[in-house]
Amino acid sequence: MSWENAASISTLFSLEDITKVAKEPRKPNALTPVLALSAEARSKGYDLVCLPLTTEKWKKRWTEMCLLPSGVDSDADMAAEQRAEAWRAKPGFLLEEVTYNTARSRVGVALQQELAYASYLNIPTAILPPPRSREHVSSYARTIHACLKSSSYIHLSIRLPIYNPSVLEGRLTPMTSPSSSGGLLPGSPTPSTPRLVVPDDRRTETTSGNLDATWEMWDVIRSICDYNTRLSLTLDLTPPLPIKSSLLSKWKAEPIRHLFLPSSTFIANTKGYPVLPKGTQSFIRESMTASIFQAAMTSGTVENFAQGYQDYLQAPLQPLMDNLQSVTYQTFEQDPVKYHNYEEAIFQALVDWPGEEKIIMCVAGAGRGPLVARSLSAIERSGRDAFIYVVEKNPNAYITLQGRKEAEWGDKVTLLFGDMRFIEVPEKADILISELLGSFGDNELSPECLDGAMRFLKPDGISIPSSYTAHLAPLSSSKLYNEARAGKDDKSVETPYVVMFQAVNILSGDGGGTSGHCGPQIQECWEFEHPRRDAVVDERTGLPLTNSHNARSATMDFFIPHAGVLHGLAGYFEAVLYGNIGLSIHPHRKDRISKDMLSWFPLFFPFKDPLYLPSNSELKVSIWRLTNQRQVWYEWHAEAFLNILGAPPTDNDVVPSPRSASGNSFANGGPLFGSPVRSPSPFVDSNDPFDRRSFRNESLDAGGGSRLVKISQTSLHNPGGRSSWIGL
Ligand SMILES: C[S@@+](CC[C@H](N)C(=O)[O-])C[C@H]1O[C@@H](n2cnc3c(N)ncnc32)[C@H](O)[C@@H]1O
Repeated sequence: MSWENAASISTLFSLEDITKVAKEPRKPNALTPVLALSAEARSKGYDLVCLPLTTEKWKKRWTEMCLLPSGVDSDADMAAEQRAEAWRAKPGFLLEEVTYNTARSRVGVALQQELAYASYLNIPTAILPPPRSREHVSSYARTIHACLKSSSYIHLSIRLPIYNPSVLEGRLTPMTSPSSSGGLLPGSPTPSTPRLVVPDDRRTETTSGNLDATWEMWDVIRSICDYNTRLSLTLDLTPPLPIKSSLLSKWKAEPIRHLFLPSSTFIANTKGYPVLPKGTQSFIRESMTASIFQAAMTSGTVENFAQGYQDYLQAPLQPLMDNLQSVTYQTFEQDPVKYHNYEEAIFQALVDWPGEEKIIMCVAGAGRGPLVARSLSAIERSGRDAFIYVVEKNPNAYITLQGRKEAEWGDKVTLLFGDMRFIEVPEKADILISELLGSFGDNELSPECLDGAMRFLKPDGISIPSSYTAHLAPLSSSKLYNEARAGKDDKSVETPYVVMFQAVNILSGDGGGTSGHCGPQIQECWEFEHPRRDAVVDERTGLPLTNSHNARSATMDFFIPHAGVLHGLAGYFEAVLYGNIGLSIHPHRKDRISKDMLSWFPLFFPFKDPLYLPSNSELKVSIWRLTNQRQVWYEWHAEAFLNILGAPPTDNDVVPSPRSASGNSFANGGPLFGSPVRSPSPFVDSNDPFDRRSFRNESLDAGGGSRLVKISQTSLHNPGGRSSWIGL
């Protein structure tokens, strides 16, 4: 949910309120009724006012002109039609038809006329009532789209109830609009008796489709309006809300600009004061991401550090190809957790190193030297005799390193300027320390750089980190979707971005899904281990002959419990530094492994086009890490499946890949079973017969005579690295 600024409180005036003030005796030159009400609201502390734009007189004229002919009096019908034609030719209001006086295609004309007048008055946002029913949504959306096209500034916000409350009574009612004073949707329980029984998501599975109904309407409207950035939601919280339900979390990914809280939403507490029902309170708290606000105010938290970066797309660093700026190093160095964990890992490795001889260490890619300082501190704490070689290829950072050697480190270290893939180091190291990790683990080319550094690590030496894994989950976020395509060409929607997620909803759930084959909510793609033993190296240079051993691919099946729109994939990493000391940005594990670590935000792999996923569907995500001699890049793709009860098998049905729930990764030559199954790739799979098993055409009995049927797919993103790659 995107709250650009702190929330503002607005009050709503009905036509009756305005009429009442209009009838009161006024002095000449006194404020108009609307201005008088607005001044009064401001004096009471409201930031904004909401009010209807037109009066009953306009409604009456419009009804007479535009509603279907009476069929009784043909002369009157003809006259009305003539008046309507005249109005359509020159649409406009009469003075007494608007409050603010300083059906068919006709609906569109009327709305456009109202919006033109609102724009003229410089009204920033028009809040529009919901469509009358599900049947009318596409016509409604088409009209909204036309209005957005014909105006250039005004924002439109669609008022929709968070769900259609009639589902709780076992019947569906049309989505008629609440009265201007904030009446309930027909069929909804009164808010003063919030007896919503939505105990947990499992029990609501059968009704979740119905609970999704208003979100589905929103999805049609914003899709027809092509995700226009001037279109937002006013979420009507009149229906009472469950205390906690992931059914409502889908709204988190939507552009909610306003919450609609009519006075009828409030109930009396035991002392007789009006309060909101508990579920509504917690929804508002969560939707305003109160915890984020709170964390943002607390120094040392990721949220505090990341202020202003929420949902902002950043191109990932290319520390191998580019030389980082001092200010970028400075930002890394503010992270106490990363360096603390590194020091602990180095300390443990020193303590565990056998024998009494001097331990040779190497910090490869030292930047401005924080890991050198931490290594020296770990050496001192461990009481071991050790010496450090320091390698860095950034000539500017190397100046800082020289300064630190002179001022702080003296002859405890030797500095070596150059690229770790080619540089000669005088002695082989027992312990190699590096930090070349990206948000997806391997996306800043740590595997390739460390391949080169293996030349100067003893065969029984330790690498810190010893391994790292990449993880993915499907996500929904209209904000990120719009940000990614703002670039206007294919490149921007085929580029992975570093993003501090905020208005994002992870679509997958835990559990095997309807087929029983799905993995957990966030799944592991692959792993890199160091020192690696599988690369074939050139005897003369000690370097791998090709980079093909660093190609990877994975296919993962995700269960999608609630309907949603897929906009991209969330990427995370986890690294084992040494023993049980690690670094993690995996949402479920980061707090246990490296709480409050600031250095990495997740990676976002966008999809060009949104993919609608129904409730209880399954999503097969394929991702590849591919490489040639100069570049590394990712390609990604997704397919959606639905469990169809009793449907006959067809040739096109695809079997979901068998996989382990633990999501172990594979390395070339690694275990095949209990690993993500590789997808076909021109580079990786050509000689691997195992892969074909997951792509044979056959139907899968998902139990009870039901089978998975493919319903849609995305295109293959970034084929051949045409839009984004990392330079070697
Ligand atoms: C992410 S920074 C980490 C810097 C520092 N170790 C820290 O933790 O603050 C990675 C550093 O490795 C350096 N680097 C990347 N690839 C390298 C290579 N092939 N050879 C030498 N240095 C490299 C970069 O210039 C950069 O200074």
